[in-house]
Amino acid sequence: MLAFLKPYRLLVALKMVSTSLNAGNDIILVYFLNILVNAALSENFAGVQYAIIILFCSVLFGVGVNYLDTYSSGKFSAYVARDMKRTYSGAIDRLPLSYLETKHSADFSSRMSNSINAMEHFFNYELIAIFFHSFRITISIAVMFFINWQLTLFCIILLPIVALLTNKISQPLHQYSAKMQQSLAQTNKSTQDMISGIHLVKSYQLATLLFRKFKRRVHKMLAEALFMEKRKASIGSLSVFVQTAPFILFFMVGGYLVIQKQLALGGLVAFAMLLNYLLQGLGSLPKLIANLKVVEAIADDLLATIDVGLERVGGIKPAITTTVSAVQFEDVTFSYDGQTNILHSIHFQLAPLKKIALVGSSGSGKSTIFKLITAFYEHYSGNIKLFGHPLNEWDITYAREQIAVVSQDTFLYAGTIFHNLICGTAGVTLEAVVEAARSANIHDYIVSLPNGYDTIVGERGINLSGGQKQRIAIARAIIKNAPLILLDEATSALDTESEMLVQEALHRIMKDKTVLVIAHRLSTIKDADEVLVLERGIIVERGTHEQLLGREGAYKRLYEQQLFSHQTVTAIGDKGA
Ligand SMILES: Nc1ncnc2c1ncn2[C@@H]1O[C@H](COP(=O)(O)OP(=O)(O)OP(=O)(O)O)[C@@H](O)[C@H]1O
Repeated sequence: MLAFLKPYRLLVALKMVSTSLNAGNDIILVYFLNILVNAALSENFAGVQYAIIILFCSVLFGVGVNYLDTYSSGKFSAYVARDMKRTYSGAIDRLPLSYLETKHSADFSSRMSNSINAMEHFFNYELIAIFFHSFRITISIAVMFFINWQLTLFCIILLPIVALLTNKISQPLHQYSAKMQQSLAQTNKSTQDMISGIHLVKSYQLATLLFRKFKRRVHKMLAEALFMEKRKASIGSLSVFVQTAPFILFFMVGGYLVIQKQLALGGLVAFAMLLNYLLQGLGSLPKLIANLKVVEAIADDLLATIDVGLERVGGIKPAITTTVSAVQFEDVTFSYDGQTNILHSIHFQLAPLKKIALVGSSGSGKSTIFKLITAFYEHYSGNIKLFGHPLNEWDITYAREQIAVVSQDTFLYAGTIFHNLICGTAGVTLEAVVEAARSANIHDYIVSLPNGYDTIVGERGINLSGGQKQRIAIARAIIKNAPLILLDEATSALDTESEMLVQEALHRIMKDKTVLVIAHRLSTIKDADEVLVLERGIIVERGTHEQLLGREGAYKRLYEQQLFSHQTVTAIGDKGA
């Protein structure tokens, strides 16, 4: 947490100085009140005047210092919160896919808002308050000693007992706060699942089931929150005891000393105010320290979610040439879990401007090959080369810039169609976007919408059809204009017209490009320069479409199956028409 404060040390220093001045000013106020009372009692009017002027100046000074005090902490805590959010989201971007695939998105989103807000609140209102009270307690005790050491000793006899009790009672909060953060993340997960899967929820009437799960989680959270509140209430009661009990004893002993003329009345008044500061501090410090423990737990929990090996940074950024293979797999074997091999000794070479089609049954490892080329997983054996250089020597971001991926699952983020099309590519003009949309057969649809390219699409592009989303993805890849295209053709059944539009768009994007395609469409397979047939992670056959059809092997079986299902789909489509 302190590392985040470091860049704002000047503001923190300003806060400490203004806080110290504030605390010092409180003591000055008390000291001159003491002078005022004693001067009034001895009818020393010059003394009274002098004390009143000083008290007035002290109040004015307090106003200015208070402004600085509030502003400085408000400013640095807002900056710290911003930096934490940046660091956290930046770390999420660099977390390896192997880790992210095991997490729920709410694991991150709830921490990003709730945890960081709690920390911002702590930095703004509580961190320096710990310093303020400690500082004011110290000077109060010093001045109290100065006024009357016997009475001071008597007053602070309770301090160690209070400190011990406080520490004991605030211990379990740390552990319960971490638990609460986890429950909160679980509850957010339920809500997020329900909303992002709303189609499924409605069509399978999952609402009751999910709501029951949600209720259980909320109930658990309530129990944990109540427990925390009970603990906090105990600490609060202890604070009340700390603040009131010593006063009674103090006035008994102080009154006696005044009667015995060992203490002036002004001294007793000043003493009472200093004792009040002392008790205020002792009342607040346990809560503040308890909150420090809570925030420590929140910070631990926040950092634990990103405290895994991040993706490497740095590496080579070679110039892209068309004289070397775009992709080369040399004896690549890969396992997700380090136990079961998903790919076995994969060997192939994708020459510039050629097309390789990957075919194979579901789960045979086609998408895994894409994940390796995009450097999502790097713990494989063998060698993968991208444009002639070992992939594990590349700068990962730069490598990904050379690849346009068109996947089955087109994610559309909340924003305009235009922004979804450019998808972060810098310096793209509207003309270029329109041209890409035309090539991807989606332009006519976009301009038919009331707001055209400025139409807002939902969080997951909920208002576009599957075929339209695919064409948006194709247009994105055209705009990215990367030298290598990884294309995962969708298997979802599209209607005949949509299928035709998508196919046309695919053919256009594949022309004059180096493409590795997970192929489901017969036309794509026929046009490929080489077809690789995968079975359980092994390339069992390779060759052109004609060569493979000439063999009575796995490809012919797959092809016939696909031909049959294609004919059936077409026949159904024709009948429907
Ligand atoms: N993140 C993962 N962790 C562990 N196993 C995985 C992971 N992703 C995929 N697998 C497994 O790896 C195997 C290959 O999956 P992959 O997605 O590459 O197959 P595919 O040929 O692309 O299938 P499909 O055509 O259905 O998309 C499957 O057995 C799958 O269960």
